[in-house]
Amino acid sequence: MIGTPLLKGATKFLILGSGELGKEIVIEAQRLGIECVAVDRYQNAPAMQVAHRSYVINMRDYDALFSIIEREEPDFVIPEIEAINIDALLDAESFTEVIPNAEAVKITMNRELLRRLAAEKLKLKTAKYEFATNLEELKEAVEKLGYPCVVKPIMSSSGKGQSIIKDEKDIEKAYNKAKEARGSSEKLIVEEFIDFDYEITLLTAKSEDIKFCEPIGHIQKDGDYIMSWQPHNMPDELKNEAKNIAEKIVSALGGRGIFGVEMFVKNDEVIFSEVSPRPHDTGMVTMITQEMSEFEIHVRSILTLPISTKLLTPGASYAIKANINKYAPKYDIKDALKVENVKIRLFGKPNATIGRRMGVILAHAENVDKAKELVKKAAELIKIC
Ligand SMILES: Nc1ncnc2c1ncn2[C@@H]1O[C@H](COP(=O)(O)OP(=O)(O)OP(=O)(O)O)[C@@H](O)[C@H]1O
Ligand SMILES: NCC(=O)N[C@@H]1O[C@H](COP(=O)([O-])[O-])[C@@H](O)[C@H]1O
Ligand SMILES: [Mg+2]
Repeated sequence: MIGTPLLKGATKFLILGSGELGKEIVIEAQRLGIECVAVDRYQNAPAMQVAHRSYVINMRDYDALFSIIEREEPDFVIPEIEAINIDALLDAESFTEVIPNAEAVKITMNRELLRRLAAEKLKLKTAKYEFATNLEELKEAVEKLGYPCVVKPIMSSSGKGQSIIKDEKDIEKAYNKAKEARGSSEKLIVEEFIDFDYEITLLTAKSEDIKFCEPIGHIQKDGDYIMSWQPHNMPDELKNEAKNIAEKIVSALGGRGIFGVEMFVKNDEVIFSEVSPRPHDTGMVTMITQEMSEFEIHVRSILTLPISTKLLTPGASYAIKANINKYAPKYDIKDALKVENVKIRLFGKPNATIGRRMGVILAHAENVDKAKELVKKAAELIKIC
């Protein structure tokens, strides 16, 4: 049963993190008459612009976060980013439901806890890894793993604070970069560099049962997504192996919602990388390819409503990144929209900084190669000033 927003008995979502992914979650929830409250660290974040109400707080602060959850008494608390005070979520579970559940959020926001679960408990194949809390330990970890290797803060996203160490002189630079990242870097993970053939996100919907979307292929630069496409064609055995891995990790995490299970494929091996207990940036392509986007699937899974993971057409997505630092930027998208089958979403972030994701280009086509061509062509025609 769904109530009426803003009135007694409303069904209420509290979304923690109000970026582009949260914005689409809110839009889908609004379509079903859900009352939406958006939270983030800055004013007029994308999801706040489409929610009923919003709060600007430091979400890593227990008191600030817990008092908002207490005050709002939402039916569902929906984390949208990693950097959230986990104790507030654990405590809030006594009177509300956290999606997928506070323990799963805790594990997936922390690369060490996730490795303990995925590699050590579930025995999933992952890149070899070590942890370090200071420069000395980082040097030792790199020595054990060899070159090249990848360093990441224990908690971060979109590649923030991540670097590849190719030789000894990169170590200190990588250490400083990781330490400066948003999120949490009191500990670092060092991973063996996997020279993969390709990488995929397998969107996995967990509600009353588990359903898989078609694999999404993607290209990342400096740990951040540039382009994705769906379906990513791969041999049936590897696809089944990817589904097995996704089913194992998602079942171990529990709860409901969509999960983005990231995997590398090298030769005939599927290697687990990480999992987001929420829609995934590379999954924005589903806004044009699937009968239900990953956001609609997330909302419906939360509400235990029927879902479909059906692919309607091949498609691609391409991130629109700012090439200037500018408050209240303007976008010229007219020429880009002349490219056939192209749609554009601008997130409306108030502040552009170089490299920040400000929008996304989507295109459908008869095959993924054509769709990739279309989004790349449109990307060249967008001007931000
Ligand atoms: N061990 C590795 N070997 C090779 N490439 C890697 C490795 N780890 C990460 N990468 C590359 O960096 C990208 C981002 O890594 P990862 O997903 O761990 O970072 P993240 O900050 O959590 O990103 P996001 O929040 O976007 O998922 C991967 O998709 C992959 O392209
Ligand atoms: N890979 C995770 C990811 O894409 N997360 C998305 O980016 C936003 C932060 O953007 P910002 O850094 O530009 O504020 C988050 O709120 C989320 O929507
Ligand atoms: Mg990732």
